Parts: sequence; structure tokens; C-alpha cells
Amino acid sequence: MWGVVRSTRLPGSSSSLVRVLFPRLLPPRLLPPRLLAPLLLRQPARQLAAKQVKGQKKGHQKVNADKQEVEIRKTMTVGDLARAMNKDTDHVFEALLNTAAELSSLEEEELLEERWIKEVVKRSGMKYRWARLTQDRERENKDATRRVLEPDRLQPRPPVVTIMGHVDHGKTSLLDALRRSQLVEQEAGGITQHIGAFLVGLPTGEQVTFLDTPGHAAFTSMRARGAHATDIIILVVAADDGVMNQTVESIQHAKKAQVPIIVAVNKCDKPQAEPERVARELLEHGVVGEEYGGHVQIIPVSARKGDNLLLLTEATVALAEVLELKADPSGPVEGVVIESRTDRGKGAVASVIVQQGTVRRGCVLVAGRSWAKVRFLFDEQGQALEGAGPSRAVQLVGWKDLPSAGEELLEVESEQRAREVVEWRSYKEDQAPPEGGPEGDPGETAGAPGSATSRRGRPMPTSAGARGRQRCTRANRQQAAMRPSEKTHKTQRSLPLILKGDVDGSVEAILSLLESYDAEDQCHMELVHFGVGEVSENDVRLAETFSGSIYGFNVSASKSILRLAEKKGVQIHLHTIIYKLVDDLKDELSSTLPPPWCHPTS
Ligand SMILES: Nc1nc2c(ncn2[C@@H]2O[C@H](COP(=O)(O)OP(=O)(O)OP(=O)(O)O)[C@@H](O)[C@H]2O)c(=O)[nH]1
Repeated sequence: MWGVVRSTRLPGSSSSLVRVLFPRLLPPRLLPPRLLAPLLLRQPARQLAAKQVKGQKKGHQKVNADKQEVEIRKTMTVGDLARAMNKDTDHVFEALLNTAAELSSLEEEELLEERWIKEVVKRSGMKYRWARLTQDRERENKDATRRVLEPDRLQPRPPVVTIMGHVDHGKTSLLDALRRSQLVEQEAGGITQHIGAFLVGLPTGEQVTFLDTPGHAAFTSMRARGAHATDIIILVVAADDGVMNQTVESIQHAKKAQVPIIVAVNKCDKPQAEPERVARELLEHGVVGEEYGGHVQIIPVSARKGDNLLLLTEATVALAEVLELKADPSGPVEGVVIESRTDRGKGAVASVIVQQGTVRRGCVLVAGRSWAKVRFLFDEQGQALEGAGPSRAVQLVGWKDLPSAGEELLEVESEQRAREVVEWRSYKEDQAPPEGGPEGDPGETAGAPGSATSRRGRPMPTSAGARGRQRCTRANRQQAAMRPSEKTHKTQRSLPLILKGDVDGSVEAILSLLESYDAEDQCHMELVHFGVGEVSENDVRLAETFSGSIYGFNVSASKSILRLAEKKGVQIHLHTIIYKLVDDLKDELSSTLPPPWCHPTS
């Protein structure tokens, strides 16, 4: 989706240099003499230097002491190593020539194997020192973890349900209809707040918590996490449209997360409705309805008319009984953050689903790298609560920083302990390998700091926020590590970016989209900073320092900020439609490329 307009590789980019330097990709006779000569010259020089060192056995100790020391870690990219050695990345590639290292696929942001890290240092006439090992030995694990549950304390709890399905099949209408039915039932005059989830009570007294996740394709990553925080998925399929792409995608999410499905065949009020056809189409995707001998309940409904909504909720409760959902309402709180935002009056506010324990005022909680001493709890009607037990969705006020959606929530014994956990996680996150590294799918990183584990022990995908933070830290580190001359004479084209959004969920969704950017070799997208809230003076200053642009989604910028930006030559792009923002960004990335007729020759 990112295809930047011109596809010509930029001469001089590190990847093209690798190919030039790597003889297997380009036979030596094709190498331009300008590049070949220094290579041929350097090789014997290095061998000679090695021979000289061998011959000087007596002076060996002294030579070793004189060598430049490089601090190495087990996880280092080519770029990291180059910076640690105070060299450029081409030096690292060059040092790996004539070794078995896979240079053809090696890029600046790729992790190097430990043996190649050592080899590069050795071949550069330097010596290494393990940085991380000594630090790790000194640093004890201070993280907070989930507790081991005691079976005799467990009590039945309401199910947490996510509604998924194809665009326009009626997810929002169904959620609204369910929420309305609840309001009518309670006859509550309170204002319904969007807190990412709401509780529906049945006439029989049972309750269901519905996760109110956004339905658009752009929010796929959030939905994936929704599936992990949920007990049951209601799959909405329009009776007049049948099984479509995102219906299949939702089935896959459910299967991957091992969450059972109930199918709501919506729009059954329409004359074109064919619920039987939907049931047949679902068979092809392994969703077997009861009438075909399977276990999946397929219920015809109409969100518009409110038909069969009670039946749908009852089916959900019946399935929950089969699942024997239980939790311990006592003991330390555990949960998951489903939404977070900054409120003018209340400060950082997080909507969470409680999974174990009962959250109360005064509880000290950690979520990722944020912590809170709970000052207030509110339900979706804006009513203050004394406490909220398992499966309840509540808004919590009292956070020091905004936690990210999808993050695991854990109670700790004191504020001091919370600070300790957050400090430990920040340290671990800074140490973590970059996304796309050899440690597995970045979306499925288990046990990484700030990532959550579901109640069934399934790993929750790392939030786009956590990955974005890693990216930001690296971008800032790289910028900080640059010599002043390099800051002004960077050869690789790059677009430094500052991203602001109204709520955490929208920032996460945009970060997920940015992750699919695949034209790094043409223009490097450098995420300098991202966050929730209006465009601030600090954002403009950052953009000025990095010569970058600010992109805002559903946020504004005051007149004084706009004036400051104009004065500093910083561009602010404000959007209310996510795809317009992405299109605008694509245009800006394309505009950083040179016109096709003026590629530099060296
Ligand atoms: N006739 C009929 N129309 C419905 C029903 N439910 C939803 N619609 C209509 O279908 C359209 C899409 O409904 P939404 O609830 O926005 O669908 P959605 O799946 O949430 O859409 P996205 O958020 O874009 O994925 C709207 O025009 C609704 O009025 C229904 O039960 N019957």
C-alpha cells in the first residue's frame, strides 16, 4: 500500500552499497574501478597488519592494551555495531567480506549474529567488552507478574464478548442496539460514555460485557488484541451479503486466539436476506452451525429492528456457562487496558477490563511502563463506583502516564514497587531487539516488557505503541549519535515524523499502518515522537530539531502553535480521516525523492 512513486534504488544507500561490495551479487569485473581499487588495496593491507601483529608476540600485551575497546551486546544491529565502533555501516559490511556471513540479505537495521559481531571487532583491530552481560548480572528482575490462582477461590464471572465482522455488516448497529436495550432496561438518565466496553444485564440477572472495538480494517491490530482479551466472539454477517473478506479474517482471529464464536446473521429484516446461505458459506470456513451437526449457534437478528437481541444475549450466556468462566474476585487485581485518553479535567484515563481481583480506590496498578494510584472509578454511565470485580469494564483515573491499549494491568503492593516495575520495564524495553529481529513475529512477542499475557496464558501481541516506542528511541539515539556534520549531510533521504492522536487507540492504529511502510530503502521514515493530545510547542520544537513534519489525527493545534510552526518552517498536517492522513504522508514521502531525471551519479 505504501508504494512510493519512484521505485529506482537510491545510489549510495547502504543496501545498494552492500550489493556493490558483495562479489557474489556483482562479479568483480562489473565493479567500478573507483570502488574496486580501495577494496583490493585494503585486503592485503589487513592481512599484512595481521601478520605484523602475529610476529610481534613480545609486544602482544601492549598491543592489546592499546586497542580500542568496543562495548558489545548479544543483540546488535549492523548500525548499532557501527555506532559502538564509531565507524560507518559500510565499515561493518566491508569487515564481513570473505566471511560466511549472509551479506546479500543484511541491512543496517538487521541483527548480527554474535560471532559476526566479534569478527567485525577483531577484523577492525579492536577488542570487545560485553556490556549487557555485566549489567544483567547486576540487575535483578523487578517485573510484576500474574499470580497463581487458587481453584477454591474461583467464582463464576460474566463473559467478555467482542463483536467482529465485515465492514457495513452492522457491528456498530448491533452494539448500539444492545447498549440501548440496556439503557431502556435500567431507565438510567446518565450519559453513556464511550469507554471501550459496556455491560448488558439480562432480565434473568445474568450479565455480559461487550467490548466496543472499532470495526474498520485499519484497526485490524486492535481487533486482534480484542480477540485475545475476550471469551466469546459474536461474528456479525449480513444476511443479504454473506461471508466476505473480513468475515473470514475475523474467523481466523477467533481460531488463532482459540475463542468460540456465535454467529449473528444480521439484517434479517431485509427482503433479500438469506440466512441459510450464510450458514452454508460459513461451513467452508470451518464454522459449523448446529443445524449442520456442529456446535456453533447461528442466530438470525435485526439490529435495526431489535429482533432477537435477547435470544443472542441468552445464547452468549449459555455458551459462557459451558465455558465455565471463573475468576478470583479477591486478591491482587489483574486486567487489560482496552482504551486510554487524556481528559482535560481528570488527566490520564484508562478503560480497563478487570480479570482477577476487585479494583478499588487506592489500588496501585502498573500497565506497561505506566502506573496509577486509582483516584476514581467510573462505569460507562459515568457513575462513580466503589469497586469493580472480574469482567467489569471501568474507567480508572490516577495514571501518571497514559498506558497503551492492550497492555496488561497488574496490582502491586506500593507506589515504590510500581516505580520499580516501570523502571525495570523501561530498562528491558530499551534492551529489547528491534521489531522484525530474529526473535519471532513482532506482533506475537511473548513476555516482552509491557506486553500482556491473556488469561489462558496466551501471549498478547505487543502493542504497536510499544513497537513505536522502540522505533522512536532508536531514531532519537541515531540522531543523537550523529556527528554535527552528518546531521546536515545525511545521504539517505528520510522523513522525520511526529504523530499525535486524540486517543491511544487511534495512535495505535496509525502506528500499525506505519509498520506496513515498505519503501525504507527509498526514503527512511523516522518516527521521532508520538502521543495523545493536541499539537504542542514541544512537538513543534522537536519537528524543528529533526527537520520533520507533524501529523495529527482528530486533534487540533492552537493559533499560537500554528504561528510558531510557520515561523520555524514546520509543517503540521491535521486530519480526521485515517486514510487521508496516510495518503498525505505518502505524498510527502514521495516528494522527498529526487525527480527521476536527476539521480546523483556518486
Ligand atoms: N436493514 C438493516 N440495516 C442495517 C441493520 N444493521 C445495520 N444496518 C445498516 O447497515 C449499515 C452499516 O451498519 P453499521 O452498523 O455501521 O455497520 P458496521 O459493521 O459497524 O460498519 P463499519 O463500522 O464500517 O465496519 C448502516 O446503514 C445501518 O443502518 C439491520 O439489522 N437491518
